[in-house]
Amino acid sequence: MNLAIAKQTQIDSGFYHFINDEVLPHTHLTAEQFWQPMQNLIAELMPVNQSLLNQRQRLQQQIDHWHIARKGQALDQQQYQAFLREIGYLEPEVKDFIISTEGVDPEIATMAGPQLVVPVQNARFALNAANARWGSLYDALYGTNALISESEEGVNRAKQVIKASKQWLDEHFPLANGSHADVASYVVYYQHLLAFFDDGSETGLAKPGQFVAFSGHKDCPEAIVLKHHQLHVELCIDRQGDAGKLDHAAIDDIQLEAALTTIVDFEDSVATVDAEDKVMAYKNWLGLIKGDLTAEFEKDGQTLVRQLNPDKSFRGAKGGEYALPGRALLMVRNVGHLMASDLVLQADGQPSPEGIIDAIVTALIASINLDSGSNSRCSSIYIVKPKMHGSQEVAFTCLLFEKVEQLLGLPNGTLKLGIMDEERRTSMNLKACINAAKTRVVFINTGFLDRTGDEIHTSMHAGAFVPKNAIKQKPWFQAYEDSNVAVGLNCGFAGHAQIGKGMWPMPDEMAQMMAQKSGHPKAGANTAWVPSPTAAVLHAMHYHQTDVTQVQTQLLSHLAQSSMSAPLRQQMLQVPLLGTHDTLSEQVISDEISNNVQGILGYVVRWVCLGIGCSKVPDIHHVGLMEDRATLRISSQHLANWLHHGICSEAQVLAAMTQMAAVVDKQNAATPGYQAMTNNLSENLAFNAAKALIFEGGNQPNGYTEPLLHHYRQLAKSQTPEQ
Ligand SMILES: CC(=O)SCCNC(=O)CCNC(=O)[C@H](O)C(C)(C)COP(=O)(O)OP(=O)(O)OC[C@H]1O[C@@H](n2cnc3c(N)ncnc32)[C@H](O)[C@@H]1OP(=O)(O)O
Ligand SMILES: O=CC(=O)O
Ligand SMILES: [Mg+2]
Repeated sequence: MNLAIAKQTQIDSGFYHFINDEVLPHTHLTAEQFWQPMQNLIAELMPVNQSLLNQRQRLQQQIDHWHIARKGQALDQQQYQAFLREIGYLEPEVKDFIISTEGVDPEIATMAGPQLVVPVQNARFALNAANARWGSLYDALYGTNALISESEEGVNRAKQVIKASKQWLDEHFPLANGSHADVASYVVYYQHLLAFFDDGSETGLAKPGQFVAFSGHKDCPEAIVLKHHQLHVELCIDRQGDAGKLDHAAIDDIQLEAALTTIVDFEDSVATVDAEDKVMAYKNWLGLIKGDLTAEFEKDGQTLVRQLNPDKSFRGAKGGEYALPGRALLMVRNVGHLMASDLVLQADGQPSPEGIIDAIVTALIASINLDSGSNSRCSSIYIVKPKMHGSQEVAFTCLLFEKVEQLLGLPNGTLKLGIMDEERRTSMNLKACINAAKTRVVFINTGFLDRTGDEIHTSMHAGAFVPKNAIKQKPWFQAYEDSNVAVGLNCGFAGHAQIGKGMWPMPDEMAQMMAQKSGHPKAGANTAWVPSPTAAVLHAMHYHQTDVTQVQTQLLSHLAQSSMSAPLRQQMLQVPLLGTHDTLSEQVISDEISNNVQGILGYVVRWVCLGIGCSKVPDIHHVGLMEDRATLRISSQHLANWLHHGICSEAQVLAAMTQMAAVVDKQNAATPGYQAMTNNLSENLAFNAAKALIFEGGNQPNGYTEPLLHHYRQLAKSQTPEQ
């Protein structure tokens, strides 16, 4: 049911009651002060939003025509760049400037550490993600293949974990003499930490200042807090604990400060297709902000209730209380400019831009308790905006934020902006994009998944792309990563904002993650995305290994003054196409199709039929991959490209889909509520959604998956309303 609130628009009744009953009472706004101004703001900005979308479409058409007219010819970089400049795809160069965002929390401005992302729809995960500020090193090493071989089990494994952890302590918190492995007990002596060995000898830390706090008795502390590269580490001491019993010094656990920030995601990882879904998502955000969200669930035969962790309190080494945040600083990712929502219908029945509604509602909710410091200690609201194309779209987001602040009565500049550098037009014009947000920007972040999807869609007509895994090996990719860091540093991000790297998409492959993600801080990034709290703990180790402040200082001293050097620009515009002499074997083509199709079906079936926006789906080599809308965009665009250029045929893809549907059904056999696709392939909504994503992929706006996913999920919901 929709309620006519004003002459012009209709508000979904569930949304209306949620805002009036559950949100507004916690703010200083009345219903009258909220609804009419909200509708006015939507009415004012909706045409601007639409004109930006039209501009995307115009540019894409011009690019398509340019490639079609040069079919079969090698891409002439000079001509190509001139053309992109002429149509406004490449924007004029911006003079050097420095960002001036104020009131940014240290977790973003000055500290370096992991950034966890979590789908907002899943309360259990969302609570876990907020609590992932701290995580157990012992659990992370015991439960994964990060450092300890999978062949070690039981007590042996536990001993290996303790040994590896002590080595890690020796590396980053060395003793003046000896090893943590040989310590029999730790005591606090005046302001110092002392470690005693079996023979009665003692030593201190090589850098005594690393000891910052403790709890319990000085002679027999329960917790010892150390600090390195601004990150805290807590040694938890308990002679009766499971691990404490096995350890000479009775260290029962080592807790690492891990996810400094968590992005609560309303975008790539969720399936929210109507007002009902959106209200549920906003409710979880509200619970996180108010601090009263809970989740009850069964695990290992027990009923557990999860809630937010409190802050931590210790005694400072130098006296007084030593307080530390117990939870990650929460940011919220809104949807982009593309989609529209039935939360608010226009007079003609058209849905309203979802990005505008998201900005208003997520900020309204985040404004609750804003000055209490329960989330931001700087009274800031951090909104991550995805999928923006070029600086005009960034400027539009800033205008939206300014208007939202006025609507909510918040000081100008409260809403901070995280710019996802995940569309090609943003990468190519990153400096101009940052300039458009220079008083609000708090991060730029390479989102390599969407960015790869956009790489394919933008140049759909330029030729056939190399196989999916080879795309990242081509020069454009490293140039994109390097340019992002260089531009950020040039614009004064060091010490003020985040330069972030993308998601680790193999949630179970932690040994590989340890090897590869160590490169992120080394490349000058002060944060990078991880898919789970465990991955956050492990990735935190990389920020002890590398001093990002030092790396950024070194990089800055080598950087050319220009925002993006000509070679980087040139490399970024090299489209990763198959060369005229490159041939792919039938096997390579068939494996590529099967792999893409399996990923698409495995993800889409859970999205469309179960409303799950992020899943772990095994690839054809049985490696579980994090699949979300952005990985789907890559797979579907890649197949669309190969079909378009005749690398494979429709019949081949359909045959692979039929075969993989059976595989995916088997993989999901134990999933509650799952209905096998193979029961009726031709009528199955997920199967048809997957077909549409592939066969109509070339015509989707910028290759996005949302329009088709939403359509099929809405159909599925209408057929089984109880889902
Ligand atoms: C392109 C992009 O936009 S990337 C950003 C969007 N992607 C994401 O946000 C990915 C978030 N991650 C996830 O959703 C999950 O980790 C998946 C789906 C990838 C993998 O899930 P699984 O490995 O199947 O996790 P599983 O269900 O076994 O859960 C394991 C434990 O990890 C926790 N966990 C997993 N991921 C997260 C997370 N992102 N945040 C918090 N907790 C998490 C679960 O809560 C669970 O712990 P619990 O039992 O104590 O509650
Ligand atoms: O949003 C992240 C991405 O990689 O896409
Ligand atoms: Mg993305």
